[in-house]
This record gives sequence, structure tokens and C-alpha cells, in this order.
Amino acid sequence: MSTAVNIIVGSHVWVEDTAQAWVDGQVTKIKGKEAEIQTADGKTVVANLSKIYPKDMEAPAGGVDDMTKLSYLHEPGVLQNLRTRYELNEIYTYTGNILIAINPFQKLPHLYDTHMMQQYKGAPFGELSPHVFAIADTSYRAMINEGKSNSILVSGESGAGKTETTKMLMRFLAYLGGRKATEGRTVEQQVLESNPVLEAFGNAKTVRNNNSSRFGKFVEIQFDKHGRISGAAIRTYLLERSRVCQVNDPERNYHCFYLLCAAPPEEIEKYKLGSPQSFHYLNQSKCFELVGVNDGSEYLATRRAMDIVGISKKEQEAIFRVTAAILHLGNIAFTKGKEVDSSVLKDDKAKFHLKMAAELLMCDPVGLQDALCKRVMITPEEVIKRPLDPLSASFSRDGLAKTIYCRLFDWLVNKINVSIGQDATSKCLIGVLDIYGFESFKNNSFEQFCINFTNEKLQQHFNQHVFKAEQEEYKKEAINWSYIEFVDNQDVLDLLEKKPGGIIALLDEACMFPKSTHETFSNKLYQTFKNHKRFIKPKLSRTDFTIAHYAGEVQYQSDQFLDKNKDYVVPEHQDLLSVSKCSFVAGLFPPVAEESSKSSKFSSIGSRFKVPFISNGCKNPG
Ligand SMILES: Nc1ncnc2c1ncn2[C@@H]1O[C@H](COP(=O)(O)OP(=O)(O)OP(=O)(O)O)[C@@H](O)[C@H]1O
Repeated sequence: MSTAVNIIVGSHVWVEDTAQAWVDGQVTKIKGKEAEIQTADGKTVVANLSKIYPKDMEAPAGGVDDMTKLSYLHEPGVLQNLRTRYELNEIYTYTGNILIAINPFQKLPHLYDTHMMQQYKGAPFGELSPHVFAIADTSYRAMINEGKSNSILVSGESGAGKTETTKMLMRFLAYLGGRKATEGRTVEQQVLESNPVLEAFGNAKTVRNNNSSRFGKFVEIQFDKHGRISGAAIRTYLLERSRVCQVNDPERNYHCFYLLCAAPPEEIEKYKLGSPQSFHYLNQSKCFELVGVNDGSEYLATRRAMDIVGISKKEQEAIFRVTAAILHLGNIAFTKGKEVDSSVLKDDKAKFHLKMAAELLMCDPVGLQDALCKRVMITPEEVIKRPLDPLSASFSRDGLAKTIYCRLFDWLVNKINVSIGQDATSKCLIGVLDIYGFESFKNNSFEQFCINFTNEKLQQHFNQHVFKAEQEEYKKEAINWSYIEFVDNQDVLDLLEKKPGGIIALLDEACMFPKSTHETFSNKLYQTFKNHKRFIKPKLSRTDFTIAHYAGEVQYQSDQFLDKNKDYVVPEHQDLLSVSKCSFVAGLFPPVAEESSKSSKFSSIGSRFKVPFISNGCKNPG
């Protein structure tokens, strides 16, 4: 966004600073396109006139509660306003009808108590200080008055406070539309109470956040015609699969594994567990404990939460038995066998863990070993078992662990939904989308690609509904308004999702051809998009590709794109576990239809991301 203002000698301005992002100062000299600035911290800097921004000297000392009231709407002005307010413990600020929340990293109970809820209930938007309750109240009123469903989007980078904000939104919606708890527990209580279960299995410590949600979530609250909550559903997206088998220091795997290792002694004995340090899936990182968290008490709390959401004791036993089996699976190490390119269990320790994994999954140990170390080949003449080398066997083991874990997570989400109950007759709902923000790391794989694709879609929705619609409104009313420039990202979306010819379509195509590799896939991208201005082939790589997203360039490593796009279960794993003696485990691997088990058929994760979030069940997303 640019603001055309004359900058002259004496002007108060903002200038970029490597340490503080922006510092203020006064222009002392102008020579051509360069200005010399005396900064408030006593330095003299020279900057291009196009890179300095006017400072509003008349801005109120406490900042403004709505960014649209700022005289200059530029980055340093916006940041300064947020900072001023944050220093006064005002964590919320509006930009029109959008709420910006800054993470306070401390409990602010007075902000969310019943008194606050009473105040915000029914208060016209903008009358009270900016607050997350005001957003929930507005969407609820709009739903009641216009009979239209609404969605609230909570976005931000990891650790920004999305999940906390979502919980506050839910709490307030429950306050507005909740029933008196006369007949047992209410829907809204159940939704909130399901959080600890989802968090135990879907959250982990990352570098940024000790309790980071590793999945996206859309909570749908259904209302009856009187505006009372009548049902709810939770939909989850893209659980981070890789974390189950691979953890970087100083992060942790999913909380549930550590909770289980801290369970009461009889459970440790039953599942033959040890300290987290003794499991390969946990000890790749040196971080085992979280400051201020007692995993033993968390285990008991998770069990209680499971009771509350209607997961029976028998099911709980199966859930933790499967969780323990995954830990044992991870400790099955392989070494070279006698035959060429074959593998056998490395030592007695590996044998013990194989026996334990099989016992806990209630499947045949020889069958499990075969499923990990061999592949069945069907030729026109015969069915043969081809051995796998130790590396391929450990990939097979990790694949199995990830599949079991993801299915377990989906089972939990489904169970919670069944237990909460949905209202099939509901006409209106409010959806709260708690979704990962734009990601750009040193290494970016298929997960980042899907996350950034999602954010491109949300950005387009935002452009259309906020910028374009607002400007149409001003035009209609002939209000003199300086147009905000925004970059239309339709070209990035075409690059990603166009059918045929977009990156996802080409990826799906590559996944269908058995001979495709990430090299052939990357080459296809380079050829197809060599003149696309949003696609860049990095000079120093032969398989990476860069996309110029709305929020910046991201370089993706394509090496695992094909594998990760295939929601594919190795038939040997499927066959083994679908006949487990434990009905819970067998239920995680229901029989697959003949048609879809053919190797050329697979379900594309990328394509599934193209389906709008607010699909099935949401009648009229606002
Ligand atoms: N409104 C708030 N009041 C108090 N503390 C907060 C608030 N919002 C966030 N926090 C603190 O910040 C931490 C991180 O917030 P949260 O887990 O909601 O982030 P997130 O955006 O959902 O992150 P991720 O994408 O990694 O899941 C919380 O555990 C909490 O300690």
C-alpha cells in the first residue's frame, strides 16, 4: 500500500531498520531521490524517498482502536498503532470489521469473564472496545436476523494465538446460543470438552509453540430456528503425518506418546513401555519434557476428557494400546538378510519390539514381519514375495506407523462428532476455521504447498469480499475514496489448481504413472511453466521449484511430493490389520473396494484440498 504524501526537509518519517523493523526520525536533507534522516535513536541514515513513510504526529497517544482511523495506512503506521495499544494491554484492534489480535502471552482473565460476555451480548459492533466477542456476536446476530450462515476465519502464523482465539469464540457462541444444562451435557460443552482429546493426539511442541496444533480445524456450530445450539461438527485437515516418525530437535512428537509413557505403572507394564528416551520415534530429539506440564497428570486428564466425550473404557484401552504399538513399531530395526537386497530383524531388541507391536495390534507377528520386509508381486504366472532391503523395510515400517496414527486420529474426530451429535434439520450454522497461516521455511515440502495453497484461496476470498466489495460500495454511494491497491492472486491460483494443466493436476498425473519420479515431475513443471511469472526454477537446484505467492516467494523441495500426495496404504499392511483380532484395529482398516485397490487408483491429497472448506453440511457460508 502506498500513500502519496510530499516528504520535505523537516518531515517526520519512518525508516526501515534491521533490528527494529522501523524507526522514526526527521528528514534533514534531500538530494535527488535520497533523503538523510536523523533518527530518534541518534543515528543518521540515508534512504530512498520511496522507502520512507510519513509519521502521523497527531496520532492519539493511546493509538486508535480501528486502523481505518489512521491518517496513513502503511506498514510502520499499522505496526506502531498495534504496539502502542499492546503496551497498554489492549491486544485487540479493528481494521474495519476485521479483528487483529496480538498474543499477550499471559492470562488476561478479566477480558473473558461473564461480565464481559454480558457487555458484548447484543452490543452494536464498534460501540465497545475491539474484542473477539464482538466478532462472534456480530456473526450470531447476522445469522438470526438474516437467516444466513456465517464463517469466522482465524488465521495467523504458528503461535499467534489462533486456537486460544477459537476457544474464546466458541465459549461466547455457547453463551449466546447455549441451553440450560438441564438434561445432561450440552452440545457446546461437549465441543469444548473435546479439545483436550484432540490436543493430546493432534498437538505437539514445536520451536514456536509448546502446544502447536498440527492440523487445521473447522468447527461447525448448528443452530435451530430459535437461535439455540442444536448440533456441532468438527472437521480436521492435513494432520502432519511425518511427525509420527521424525522429530527435529528441540521439538516433540505428538503429546499422547509422552503422556502414555508417564501413565500409571500398571499400564506401563501392560504395554511394556519405558521412558520416552528409549523409543526411536521420540529420541530423535533431546526434548522430552515441557516446562510446567506434568505428562502423568495430563494422561489422566485426557482419559477423563475421553470419558466425557463418550469414548468407552474399552475404546480408550484400544486407543492407548495402538499408541503404544506405534512406539514399539518404531523400535523394530532391520539389518541385511542373506538374500540379496533382503532384510531381517537386527537383534533381540528388534525381535522384542516386533513381538510387542504384533501383540498390541493383535495380529500375527510373522505376518507383521513379512508385511514390513517383503512386497507381494503379482505376475500373470504366480504371486511372489519380493524382499525389501533394510532401508526400504524401515520406510515400510514408518509408512505403517503413520497410517495407523492418522487413522486413529480420524477415528477420534469421528467419534467426537458422533458423540456430540449433528442436527440434520438445522438451517443455520456458524463455522469457525482455525487454520495454519502462510508458511515459508528453509525446507518446504508438500505440507507447506497445501497450507500455502489454502492461504492463497483464503486471500482471494478476502480480496473479493473485503477489498472489491467495499470499493464497490463506496463507488455506489459516490464516496470519494482513494483506492487501496491490492494484488489479485488469481494467476497464482490458476498456476496451482487449474484443470487441466495446473501444478496439482500435473502432480496427480505424475502419481498415476508408475515410472514417474520427482525429477520427471519437476521437469514437467519447468517445461509447462517456463514463462509463468509466478513460477521460478531456482538456479542451483534441478528439482526444486519456487512459487511467487501473494505473501512472498517460497522454494519447494519436490522430492517427496509424489509420495505425500498419494493417500495410499500398502496392500500388505491393509491385509494384515484388516484381519486383526482386535475389532478396533480392524475397524481402522476397513476392507477396500476392489476398484480402488488397483495400484493405478489413488486418492490425491492435493485435489482434496481444492474442495472448498465450507462444503458438505454448510448451507450458505457467509
Ligand atoms: N488470548 C490469549 N490470552 C492468553 N494467552 C494466549 C492468548 N492467545 C494465545 N495465548 C498463548 O499463546 C500460546 C499459543 O497460542 P495458540 O496455541 O492459540 O497458537 P496457534 O496460533 O493456534 O498456534 P499453532 O498454529 O502452532 O497451533 C498459547 O498456548 C497461550 O499460552
